[in-house]
Amino acid sequence: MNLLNGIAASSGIAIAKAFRLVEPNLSFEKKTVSDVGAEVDRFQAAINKSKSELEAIRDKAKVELGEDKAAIFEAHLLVLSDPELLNPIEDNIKSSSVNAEFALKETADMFITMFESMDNEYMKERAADIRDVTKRVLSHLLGVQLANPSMISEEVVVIAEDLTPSDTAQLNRQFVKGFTTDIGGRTSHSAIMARSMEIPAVVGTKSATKDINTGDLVIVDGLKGEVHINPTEDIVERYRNENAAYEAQKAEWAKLVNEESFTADNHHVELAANIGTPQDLEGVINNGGEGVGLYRTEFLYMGRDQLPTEEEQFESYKAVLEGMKGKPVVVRTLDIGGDKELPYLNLPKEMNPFLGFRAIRLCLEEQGMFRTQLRALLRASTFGNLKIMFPMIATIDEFRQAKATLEEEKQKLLQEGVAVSDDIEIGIMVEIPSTAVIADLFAKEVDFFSIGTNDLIQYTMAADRMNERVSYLYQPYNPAILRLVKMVIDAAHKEGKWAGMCGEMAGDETAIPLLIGLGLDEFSMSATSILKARSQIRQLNKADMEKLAAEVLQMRTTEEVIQAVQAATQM
Ligand SMILES: C=C(OP(=O)(O)O)C(=O)O
Ligand SMILES: [Mg+2]
Repeated sequence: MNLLNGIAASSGIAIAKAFRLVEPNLSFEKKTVSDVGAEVDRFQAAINKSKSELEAIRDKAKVELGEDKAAIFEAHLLVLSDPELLNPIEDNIKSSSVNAEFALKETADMFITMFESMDNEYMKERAADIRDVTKRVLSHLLGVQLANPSMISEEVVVIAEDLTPSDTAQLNRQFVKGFTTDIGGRTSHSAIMARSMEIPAVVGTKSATKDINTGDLVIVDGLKGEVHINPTEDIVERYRNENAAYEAQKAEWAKLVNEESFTADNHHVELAANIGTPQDLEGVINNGGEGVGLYRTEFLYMGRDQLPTEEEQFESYKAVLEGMKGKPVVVRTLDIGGDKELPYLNLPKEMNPFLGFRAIRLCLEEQGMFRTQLRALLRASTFGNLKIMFPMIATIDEFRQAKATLEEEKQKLLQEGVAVSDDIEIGIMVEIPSTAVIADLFAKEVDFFSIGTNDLIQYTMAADRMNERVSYLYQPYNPAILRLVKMVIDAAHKEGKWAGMCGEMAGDETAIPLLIGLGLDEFSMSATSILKARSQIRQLNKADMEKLAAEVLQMRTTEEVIQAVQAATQM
């Protein structure tokens, strides 16, 4: 198979050698050993190899990803030197004459179970560390190689079954030229991260990890959703040319970097960016973002083994607010859950994580964690134009509770003599259908809405945003979705509030004409989509788009809507 088709998740073209980021088989059998001394030596050798490997990873992570991301490897090194763990493993080998793999796994599992059952965050984090370290030592005992994304040191295309957001956060932009995965959709978080990191990506190929070996030459066509494996020189040449044409197109869009966003008939909208970390700001500024419409703060909590402190969070929020120099910055409070896991919270596995104990539901229960974030945000509020947004709001009561908690923390800070801005807008994500349906009631209480279509579509259509097999049902232009979007925008305007959209639909070229027609005020998207969107909006006429929107709201199928948009805009 030389060509794989998948979902175009992040535009651009990458041509490089493949690097497989796939978990190796770590299974083994229990064996009786006759020479226990030699077995203990074998175990010691595996520990030493793991140590030197971790030291190298830690040093590299420090330089390339920063001290905080490197801390997790430091914690792993401590586990590898802990006699309380190592001695019982050696005793187990000696007393039961078992192989090192078995003794390691049995003893480690005992500690993991014990620590996880304790009602103590610190011990739960240690359980996660032991689990990771056990895998590494096992890999050395079995003589297989663990994939280490942080050790990539040449230009590659990463091939993986899926990339979790924390894997993605560890990728080094300098070397990772593209990636391709077996599963996932355009709005899975690995795809979103790829767009914010400007890494071309094709997801949902179903078989990339089966068909591609490390070292194969791979072309990732993030514009068409194709992956070429060991292509001929002709194909490589064609892609070099296509890449040059794409770069030229980008240079044309780049001329709009300092312009505001107006339609042809002079209607102004705001084009803002979605970010995951303060490092993404550079991309926002280079792409002419008029604000940050969604700061996904959960990425601050990932790729580490404990919660970020109030001070760490304060520094990140302050950096973003200062960096945006008074332009609006909408910070969303922690939205963990679904495909964004935090292993160190040790939350029980759920049957339906996207419908489970997540985001605001978790924050309202884990008050300590939530209040720390709110304090950090409030303290940072004087450094720019902060707006706070709560995710996954399903009921008015949840919004009231979250707002009351914020108000309590604000009062506490003021009593402590800490300055807090008195001009912070408080809004919600509209990503659950129940909230869209009673947007008129919410609009009386919130300062703004931001429509999270990534989730709103999956919940409305009952189609998992990560599952490529149901991606045909994931229909942004379905009249059902468009009607919900209209209800939210109209409800906001009736109360004199603004409505934005921070789901991927906001940057979609077929959706943009309709959203202009429906009156959306703010479009927040991957920074790399902003200039293209601005160029498109300059060609559109608001009055015409209003007529188009009214027509498509009466249509019955997605296909009819797409055709109508194409006909009206000559796309
Ligand atoms: C922007 C959204 O949030 P996330 O993609 O982080 O779930 C959304 O659901 O549209
Ligand atoms: Mg969401």
